[in-house]
Amino acid sequence: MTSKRDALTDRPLHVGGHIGGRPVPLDGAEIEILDPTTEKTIAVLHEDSVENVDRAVRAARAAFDHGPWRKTTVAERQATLMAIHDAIMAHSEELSELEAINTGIPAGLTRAFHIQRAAHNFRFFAEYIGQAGGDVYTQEPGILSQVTYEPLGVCALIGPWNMPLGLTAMKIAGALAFGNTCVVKPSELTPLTVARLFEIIGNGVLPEGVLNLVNGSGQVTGSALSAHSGIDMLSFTGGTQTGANILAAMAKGIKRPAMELGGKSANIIFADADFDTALDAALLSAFMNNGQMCLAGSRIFVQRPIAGRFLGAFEQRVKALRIGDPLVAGTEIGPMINAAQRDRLKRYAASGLGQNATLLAGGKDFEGFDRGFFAEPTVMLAPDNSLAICQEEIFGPFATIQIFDEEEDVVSRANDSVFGLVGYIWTRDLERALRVSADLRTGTVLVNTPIIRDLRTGFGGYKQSGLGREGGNGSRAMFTEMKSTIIARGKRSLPRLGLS
Ligand SMILES: NC(=O)C1=CN([C@@H]2O[C@H](COP(=O)(O)OP(=O)(O)OC[C@H]3O[C@@H](n4cnc5c(N)ncnc54)[C@H](O)[C@@H]3O)[C@@H](O)[C@H]2O)C=CC1
Ligand SMILES: O=C(O)/C=C/C=C(\O)C(=O)O
Repeated sequence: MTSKRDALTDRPLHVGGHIGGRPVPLDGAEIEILDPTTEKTIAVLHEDSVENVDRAVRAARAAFDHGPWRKTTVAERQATLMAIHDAIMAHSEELSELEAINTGIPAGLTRAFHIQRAAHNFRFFAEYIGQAGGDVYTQEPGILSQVTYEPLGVCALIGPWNMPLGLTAMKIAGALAFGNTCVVKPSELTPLTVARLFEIIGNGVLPEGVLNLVNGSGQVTGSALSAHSGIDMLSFTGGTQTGANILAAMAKGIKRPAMELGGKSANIIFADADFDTALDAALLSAFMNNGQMCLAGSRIFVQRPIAGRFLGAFEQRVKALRIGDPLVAGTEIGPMINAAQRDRLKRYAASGLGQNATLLAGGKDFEGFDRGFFAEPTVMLAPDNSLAICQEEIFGPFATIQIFDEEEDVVSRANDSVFGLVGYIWTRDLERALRVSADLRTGTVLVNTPIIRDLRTGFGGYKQSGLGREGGNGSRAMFTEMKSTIIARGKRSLPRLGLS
């Protein structure tokens, strides 16, 4: 136990919204925030009502329509984004610890990855807008077709619980960079770091109403936001079913959606791969972030000649993963976010056994502690791809392994999914890597590497993994209106289009 956690348990934080530059009075319905390691209350969330959501959207609307933000110079926006970057970095240790306590994700990872990424998102977009331009075309002398990317308006940004600050910051940084105003709603399970970010930024950095925060459940606060007629777009990261519900709500107002949803990514290991690196990376891809990652390589395919060796080694490595308190150095797997996610793992293990899969590791709660939502990292050998454990997103430390012989067969099994987020390929044969990459129906393909994000590239999914891309030009498409202005210069004869 560390003092930070003890302090929160003794005196839970009270968290609410932040509208028009001011904290919202803490009088909304109370939602208890649990520490998944201790199951104790560490915060009380005061839910923002439908009326508060309306106030937040109106504040963002007024700031967009009448405030200075969308007309600021690139240099001014860059300075603001960098001020937020610096504020996050100045508080990185505190934010890393808070994120680890709230999510159960090992502090080693929140420190090295989540919070660094949260800050880097702001630096990235500051640099991007310094480079990005519009487009100009000419058809004939004197006619200029100009394409510009204009701020879109009020952006509703709904974040997930598996990388709360890092992924929400990606949305905030992108929306602000292109001159928009925002209403942010974090997951009601993990609101602490985003709320802390609002405190850290304070009031001087952005004009009033540009960045607003509402907090609460998806049912009340989230659905009020997604159905609000005053938003211009909504960017969501989370589960596919929730994404579908939000899309249905947005359809009425024809609002622009950006959806980063679930995955069931194939990790294809050919027999000629660098075995040791592929093994290490398979472990990382499936179990990093407690396995709670949309891009997890949770569906492993191994080619037959190396299957026996891989199965033995992988099983051993998974059984050796250090499960524990996310604040203790060296912990590799912390608790699941809540009891429901922990129980999901057991249910899927039972479902796998019922469909003739073989349990290689895990499959039950971790019993090393009397408290906490701990589950054993689980691996099952699946006879084919039709099993529920190979088709459905489990979103936890749960990997399936299938054995394959032919390239054509593994590509077809990899694509046999309603999802299409990421594909991982391990081979020394470049020709094959490029061929398989071209055939995979996924938004991102990683060859001989676990996840590397280059924020200049777009990240997002085919099929039910989402709509739109985050990063670089993908974020620009998401957060701007593309305007075409056609300019004719000098006196010209008009085109004859059926009228004299
Ligand atoms: N990044 C990803 O791919 C993630 C996937 N998941 C998957 O989704 C499943 C369900 O997870 P949940 O905890 O329910 O999170 P979720 O991902 O479905 O919800 C995330 C956010 O959406 C909000 N929300 C929920 N219903 C809403 C609605 N009708 N309108 C507007 N906002 C709404 C929530 O308040 C939260 O801020 C998980 O079991 C997991 O499989 C969960 C988190 C992240
Ligand atoms: O950007 C990353 O590095 C990770 C992204 C992960 C998700 O979007 C997710 O798990 O939802």
